[in-house]
Amino acid sequence: MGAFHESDRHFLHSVANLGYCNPFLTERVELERAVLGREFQSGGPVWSASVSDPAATRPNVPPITRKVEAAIGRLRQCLADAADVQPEELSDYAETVHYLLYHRYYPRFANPGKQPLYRDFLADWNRLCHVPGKRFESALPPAHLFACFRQIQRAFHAIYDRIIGNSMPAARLRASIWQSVFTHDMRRYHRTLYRKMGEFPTLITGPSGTGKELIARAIAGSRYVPFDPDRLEFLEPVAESFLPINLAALSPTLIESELFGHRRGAFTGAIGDRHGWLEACPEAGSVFLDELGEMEHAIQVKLLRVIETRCFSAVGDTAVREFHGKLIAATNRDLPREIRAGRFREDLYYRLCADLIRTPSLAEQLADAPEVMHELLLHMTKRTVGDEAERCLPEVETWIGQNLPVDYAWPGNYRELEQCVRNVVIRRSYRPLEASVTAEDDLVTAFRNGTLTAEELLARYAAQVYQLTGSYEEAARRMGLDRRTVKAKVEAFLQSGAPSLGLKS
Ligand SMILES: Nc1ncnc2c1ncn2[C@@H]1O[C@H](COP(=O)(O)OP(=O)(O)OP(=O)(O)O)[C@@H](O)[C@H]1O
Repeated sequence: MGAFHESDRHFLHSVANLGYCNPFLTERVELERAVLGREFQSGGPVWSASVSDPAATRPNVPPITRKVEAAIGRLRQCLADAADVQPEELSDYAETVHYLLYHRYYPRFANPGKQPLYRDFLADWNRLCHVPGKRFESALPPAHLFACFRQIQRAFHAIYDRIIGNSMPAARLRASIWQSVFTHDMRRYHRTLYRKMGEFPTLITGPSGTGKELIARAIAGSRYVPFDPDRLEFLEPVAESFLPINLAALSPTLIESELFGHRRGAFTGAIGDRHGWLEACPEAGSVFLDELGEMEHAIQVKLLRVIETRCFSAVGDTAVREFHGKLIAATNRDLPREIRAGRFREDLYYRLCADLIRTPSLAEQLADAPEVMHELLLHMTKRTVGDEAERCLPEVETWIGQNLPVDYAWPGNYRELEQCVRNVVIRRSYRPLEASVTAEDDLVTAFRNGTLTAEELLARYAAQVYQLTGSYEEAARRMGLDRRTVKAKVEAFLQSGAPSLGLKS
């Protein structure tokens, strides 16, 4: 028995699952097919943004929403009329209403702030979710549902709009970021885990220039922010909730001070009390530790304490303070190897790796789907020259096609690709790091002519040693400098449009 015919039951069950699936996994395609039947439009196996038409709708979403809109009144009536309703029928119906409400309000969620929108939402929720004589055991409160929907919308766009490419490595990356935010079970997340996820740190590893910071920002911008139905507003502004600290760019004292804060007089130069990021971070905020592999042992111990107890003390103070936000860390180092070498604490690694995201290299993505190069170049050209992008793109593509090997590996990944686009747009040339540091004629001529500044010479030499050793640590050891300085010089060399090396034409 039950309230629905078999076909309606199947329809509701598929829509409910569709609303709660990971949109970046291929299972979504099967669910869309199950809902739409013959109306289903096949596209690729994965959802990825079109750079040339970012506003393009995903083809099966409008027909599914229309189909649900058309059926919902009748299905509600079936429930109201039925003497015998199965619990799964009620929960599938409620989740189908959630699906409908999300898509009905989706265009308006983009603009939060004061929310008269919530009143409309609440009226719809009351009308659709209340069926005379029936109780929905697991129904989520409307203000919470509203906050969840806004979160889903933010998370979807933070991931979908920023991780470009229809390759499987890019799709797996999008899916894994989604899981990091919502876990693999979004129903459970909405019931309870949304309160707990801030307590789990996220570790992002992968080669340099593969988007680790981009992902950290996406996760930070996707945190759950409660909605207050009395004041009609969200409780925290999402925009201010990302607090980054680059551990390779600061000295240990500064890192501690940035992170934990300090009391006046705690060290030379501490002329006043200072709140650190951990204290300043709101509950829905995130502290991002970039280049985690560079962290000193003593600070690793303190960080472990923060993760285990959510407590810390400012430098020079004994008072215990609480950290309420989320920790996100990133490194391009092989942490298990660092542990074996005694440079990274094993206990800290195990605390961090429960939620691990690995970023694929650009070469991996291109090996799977070479056509992604066109989308990426358009994306980066747009970021470089805005409206001129369509006109500049052919120039960039032609230059790359004529000057770089077809199988060029892009060792600097997306950052190098972006650098290449900028160089070609500005100078109509780009020389990869390897070619630049081996351009001995240029160097010798510049050296003989005395046209190099000391900075340029040092940056050029740092790039040469880094190229030879493949490691900032080893380059730093050979040059008698610290790692941060070497990295800064190599980056300066790359950004200088490397090939000219100060030569005056
Ligand atoms: N999947 C991607 N799609 C499009 N652009 C990307 C992608 N990944 C990275 N980028 C772009 O590449 C540049 C470098 O990214 P990001 O700084 O996040 O890399 P990273 O892995 O943190 O680098 P590092 O390890 O050197 O700190 C940024 O401009 C970013 O927008």
